[in-house]
Amino acid sequence: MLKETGADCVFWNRRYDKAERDVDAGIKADLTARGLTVASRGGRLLTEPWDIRTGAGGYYKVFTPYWRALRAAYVPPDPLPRPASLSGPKVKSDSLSEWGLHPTRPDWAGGLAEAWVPGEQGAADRLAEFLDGPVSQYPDLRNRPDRESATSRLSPHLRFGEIGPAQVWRATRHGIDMGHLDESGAMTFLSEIAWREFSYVLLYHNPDLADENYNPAFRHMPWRSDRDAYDAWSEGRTGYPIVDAGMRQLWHTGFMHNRVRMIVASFLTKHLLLPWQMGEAWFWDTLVDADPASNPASWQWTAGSGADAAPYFRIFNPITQGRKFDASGDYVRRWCPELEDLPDKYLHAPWEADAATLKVAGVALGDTYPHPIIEHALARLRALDAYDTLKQRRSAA
Ligand SMILES: Cc1cc2nc3c(=O)[nH]c(=O)nc-3n(C[C@H](O)[C@H](O)[C@H](O)COP(=O)(O)OP(=O)(O)OC[C@H]3O[C@@H](n4cnc5c(N)ncnc54)[C@H](O)[C@@H]3O)c2cc1C
Repeated sequence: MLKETGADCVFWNRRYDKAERDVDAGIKADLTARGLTVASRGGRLLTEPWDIRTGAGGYYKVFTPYWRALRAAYVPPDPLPRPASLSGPKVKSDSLSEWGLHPTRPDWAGGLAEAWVPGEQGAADRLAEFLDGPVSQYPDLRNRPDRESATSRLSPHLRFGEIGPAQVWRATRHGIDMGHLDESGAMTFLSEIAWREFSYVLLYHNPDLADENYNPAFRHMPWRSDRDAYDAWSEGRTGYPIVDAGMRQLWHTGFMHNRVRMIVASFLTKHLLLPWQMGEAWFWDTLVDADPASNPASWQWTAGSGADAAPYFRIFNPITQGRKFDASGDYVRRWCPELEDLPDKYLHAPWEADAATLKVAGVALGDTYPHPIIEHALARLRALDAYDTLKQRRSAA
C-alpha cells in the first residue's frame, strides 16, 4: 500500500484493547523506522481513558463519581468544516463482493441483514430517529425488551466507529440546550454513553479484563463445568422463556436488549454456576456490538466480580423479571413462538399451567418446549452456597 500510494504520513484512531494496542504499536514502530510520519489520535471515546482522574490521581473504580467528573469536564469539540473535496490515492482494489464475505451455506446472516443498516448513514438516521421522540421516554421504557425503539440501538454503530460518542453527545446536548429534549431523559441516555466510557477506563487499566476477575477474590468461586447446561443456555433451551427469548434474539439478530443481557448473564453465572468468561466469549462471537471493553466489564458487573458490580447474592429471578419487564409477553412470543398461545399468566413459567391449558395452547413440555433446566429456588440456594464457599476460601487463603 505504501509503495502503491507513495504515502509519507499515516494517521489512525487509537484502540484500547491490549491485543489491538500491541498491533498498532508494532505498526507505528515499523512505519517510523521507514521514515514515515505517524500519529494516532482519540476518536472512539469522549475522553482518553487516562484523562479523568480521581483527586488522588488514580482512575475511577465507581461509576457515579466517574459520571459526575465526566459531566463536569467534558465539552464536545466543535466539528471541523466538511472538506470541499477529498482526493484519495489511485490504488488498485478488489471489489468487496469478490471476497465472498457473505455466508451462503447456510446463510445465517439473514436476520442480521433485516435488523441493521450498517454504515454512517444508518447510524445518523438511528440517532435522529431516537432523539426525535423515544429519548423523552427513555428513563421509563429503556428496560422494556418488547419496546424495540425505546433505546437507541446505536451500539454496533458506536462499536465500528460509524458514529462517534462526541457526535451523540453534541446532538443530544444541542437538543437539550434548544429546549427540544427533556433534560432528564436525555441525560439518562448520556449516562449510558458514559458507561461505555467507564468500561474503557476499566479495560485500559486492566488489560486482562476479558479473562481475569477484576475482584481477585472470585478466583475462589467454585464454578461448575457442565457442557450440556452451557449448550442449553447458548441455544435458548433452558426452559425459562425470557432467557430463551434473549438467546434466540441474539442468535438471530446479533443483538439482545440490555435488560435481557443482564438476565441471561445472571442465569449463566448464578443459576448454572458457570464461569462468566464462557458467557463473555459467546457474546463476543455473536453480538454485532461485541466490544472489547463493554462486554467483559458488563459480564463481570453481572457476575459480581467486576468494578462497582452488582453483588453476587443479588440473583435475578427469571420469572419475575419476565413478568415485570415483558408483562404483555410480546417479547417472549416473538422469539419463542411455540409458547405463543399460552395465556399471559403462564407465559414466563409454562410449567405452572395445568395440563388442559397447555394442551389448548399446543405446548407439550419436554417436547415442544423444554422443562426448566433447573428449579429457580434450588439454583438460588446453590449459588448462595457457592458464594459462601468463596468467602470461606478467601478468609482461609
Ligand atoms: C452481559 C452484558 C454484555 C454486554 N456486552 C456489550 C457489548 O459487547 N457491547 C456493547 O456495546 N454493550 C454491551 N452491553 C451493554 C448494553 O447491553 C448495550 O450497550 C445496549 O444494550 C445497546 O443497546 P442500545 O444501543 O439500544 O443502548 P442505549 O440504551 O440506547 O444506550 C446508548 C449507548 O450507550 C452505551 N451503553 C448502554 N448501556 C451500556 C452498558 N451497560 N455498558 C456499556 N455501554 C453501554 C452503548 O454504546 C449504547 O449504544 C452489555 C451488557 C451486558 C449486561
